[in-house]
Amino acid sequence: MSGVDSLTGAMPDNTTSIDRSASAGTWARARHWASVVSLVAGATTIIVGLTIVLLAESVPLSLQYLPLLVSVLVLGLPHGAVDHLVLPRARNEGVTRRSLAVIGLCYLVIGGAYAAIWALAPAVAFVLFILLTLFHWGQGDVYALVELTGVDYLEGTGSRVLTLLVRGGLPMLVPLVAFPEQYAFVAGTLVGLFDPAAAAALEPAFQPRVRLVVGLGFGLIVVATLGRGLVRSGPTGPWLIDAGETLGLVALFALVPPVLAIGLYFCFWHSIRHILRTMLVDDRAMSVLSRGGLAAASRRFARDAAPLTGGAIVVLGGVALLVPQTPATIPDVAALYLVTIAVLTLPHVVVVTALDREQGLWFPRAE
Ligand SMILES: CC1=C(/C=C/C(C)=C/C=C/C(C)=C/C=O)C(C)(C)CCC1
Ligand SMILES: [Fe+2]
Repeated sequence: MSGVDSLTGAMPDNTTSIDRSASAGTWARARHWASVVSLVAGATTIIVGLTIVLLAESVPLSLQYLPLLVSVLVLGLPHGAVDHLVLPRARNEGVTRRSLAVIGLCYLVIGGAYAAIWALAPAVAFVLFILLTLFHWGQGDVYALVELTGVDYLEGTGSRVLTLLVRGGLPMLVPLVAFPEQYAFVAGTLVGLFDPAAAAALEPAFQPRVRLVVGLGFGLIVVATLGRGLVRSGPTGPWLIDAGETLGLVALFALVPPVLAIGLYFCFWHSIRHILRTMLVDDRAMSVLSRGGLAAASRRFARDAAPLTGGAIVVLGGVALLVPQTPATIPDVAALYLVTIAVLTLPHVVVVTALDREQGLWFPRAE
């Protein structure tokens, strides 16, 4: 609704200092609720993933794909479908035709260019996708640690970059070390949609020596990053949450088959945290959240996200027409979906990075 309201100029004016100070308590309560929800959802993600592998001897591949496929409509695709609203809301500005056109153009040009790379050089596009996801999921967790968990040891850009590498590296690098065959299989399904022969170029990445180097190097970064936090702040609550989440994610991605682990993570970790973030920049969602109205805030989010979730599904149809191979199996359909996510994620990252900047997450903003 707010998009429509603000298009007509009926955005509530909350830019006065009086309103801001009046809403400080509201914001703190909303932030508290958001931190509880993200913590509970995160713990659930890890516990559910580990419990499944503990109880089931082996999980059929089609079931492993289930959370990923569910994410088309639930949490996953919708989490990015309010990109046209978050920046104006964070800036206390109205959503205007111009602001909508800027985001639309960003999606069209940047997403279109990346789609062309998929068509022309799919193996290169796949490597870019892994790096892009590492960056994006890492930046999402840096936000959560700073704003929701309230860590006090990520003071400068350097420590935040390290933490970004840790949190983004967990879902992208640990499965490469622990499940190389499945990683190669999924890579092959994505690249193979465009050119089945091109996947061979990725083979060196799955060699034991490369995985050993990645495992040792990344392990070192994880230990150094957590160690630095411990030295700076001691074993405080926020540090224990950071360490617990990090080790929990190591276990999730080292023990749970990656298609399942990433499907669970995408919905219940990354998307939920980002959705909470979008609620905190939305005055009305924030106000209901501050009173514990998670259901009402979620309904408002769902309404806001519905139109462009539909738009993203249209893009999925477009990608299906673009690929030379007709997907015939669940892994192939999922590959098509993942390529669509890739194309939509690059402009999404531009929006989220602008939001990071707006919220002073990386460099203090020049006034
Ligand atoms: C499924 C899967 C993989 C890749 C998933 C990726 C890259 C997902 C990206 C999702 C994004 C960017 C969502 C938006 O926030 C790997 C790592 C090849 C391992 C095998 C399983
Ligand atoms: Fe995202």
